[in-house]
Amino acid sequence: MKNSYDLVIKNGNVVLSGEVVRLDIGILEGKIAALGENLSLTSDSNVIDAEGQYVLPGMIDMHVHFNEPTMGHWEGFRSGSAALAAGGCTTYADMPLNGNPPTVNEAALKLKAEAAYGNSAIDYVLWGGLVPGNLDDLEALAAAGVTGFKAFLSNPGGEGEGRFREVDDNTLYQGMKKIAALGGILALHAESEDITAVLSADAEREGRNTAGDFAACRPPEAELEAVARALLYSERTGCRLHFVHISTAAAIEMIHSAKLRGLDVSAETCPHYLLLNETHMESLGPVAKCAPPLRSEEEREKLWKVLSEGKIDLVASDHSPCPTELKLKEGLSFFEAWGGISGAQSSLELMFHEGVAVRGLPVTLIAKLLAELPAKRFGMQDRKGSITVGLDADLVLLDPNRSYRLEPEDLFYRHKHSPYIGLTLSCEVTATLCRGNIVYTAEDGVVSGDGGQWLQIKEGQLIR
Ligand SMILES: NC(=O)NC(NC(N)=O)C(=O)[O-]
Ligand SMILES: [Zn+2]
Ligand SMILES: [Zn+2]
Repeated sequence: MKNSYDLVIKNGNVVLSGEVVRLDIGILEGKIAALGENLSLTSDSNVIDAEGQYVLPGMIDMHVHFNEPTMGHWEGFRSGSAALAAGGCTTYADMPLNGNPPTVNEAALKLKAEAAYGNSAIDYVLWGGLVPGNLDDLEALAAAGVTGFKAFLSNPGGEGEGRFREVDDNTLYQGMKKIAALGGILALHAESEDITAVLSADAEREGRNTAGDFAACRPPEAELEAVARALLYSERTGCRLHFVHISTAAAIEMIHSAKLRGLDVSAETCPHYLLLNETHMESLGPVAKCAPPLRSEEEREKLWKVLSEGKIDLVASDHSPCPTELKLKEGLSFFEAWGGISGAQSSLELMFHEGVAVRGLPVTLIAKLLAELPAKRFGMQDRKGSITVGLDADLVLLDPNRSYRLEPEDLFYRHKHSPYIGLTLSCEVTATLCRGNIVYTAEDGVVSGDGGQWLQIKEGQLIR
């Protein structure tokens, strides 16, 4: 009997784990049903011809800030997930800030899930938060299916009484003991509050407020000290740890050594630390402001080196959007501007452009960092993260010869600023499929904006 597929992607250069093979992909009921040469078609199969294009596993972006509930005028699930889909992402993880309330208890998680429900183009997981005073909420958050817990060691910014707060050392230590007992994982923003706050107060008092001054208040040592402290707690508590947006090779090396010693830890970096440096912070202004800050050109090169050596676990966007006026208002100093880069839509194209086209790294490494390793680290590997028969048909077509210059009108963000505007990319995402559904094409834009599902995690594994 002839196999029947709902959809066949023909003639693509399929990025498998460790090799690229020219194959057809047969999709049935949202799953990858077959991989083979010249898959036979039936009259009811739809066909996409991927000749000359890469077919990659859809990106899994473990770090975005969509601001619902309440702060959807900064970015909501609709616009944010549309941007991700346009960039080749098929699953993302929403951070427990900067919505209001932050996702630090079960009631707030319910509000977050309600805001997302029916409004996401692609699948998603939700982070809970660890903050001073919510130790007793962690168990219920874990039971409700959060992917893990996020904490800040430095002040996350934002306004208002109920805002997300950084942890003190005791909350961190007790929280990690608890999360370890729950079988969970802690994601950590690792910058020393003591170092950054004192340097920032000095700068303010002395009237130093340029981009360079901002970077000087958040030196690599602030990251290294925070990483070292958290590794110690991980060793003592047994808590699994994921370091978000690491900006220096030295911190990556420290985390890598800890891994070799047997600690269950992982490191993420972001495209902006790989594509941009401190001179962009000065030339572009606050659209390129983030914490940790962009580093020197020398640091950027070192980060590529450790990435090519396989010492980085994953790359995520840390899309932290805001209304453009919070970046560019007349008279706003670099220190006062919102800290966070809008980049969700560009991660895959940036990583392919700079990593593969410019630096000649294997496309399989990019697929590992953007899809396979995040899926494995966060318990999604039985459904997501690689092009394997039986897994969800989460796929992205990328044309390596379709060059374009990124313009504000290309962006699906609610607020169309990004440090990458004006950049000429050597490739373009031409189609994104989530569970076999075409959610985006370069020709038609976002064609399905609401079919995404919340993937709940229990004890480190996907439950549905
Ligand atoms: N409140 C934030 O969204 N902060 C984010 N901002 C950055 N990275 O500049 C982050 O992840 O730390
Ligand atoms: Zn952070
Ligand atoms: Zn973030």
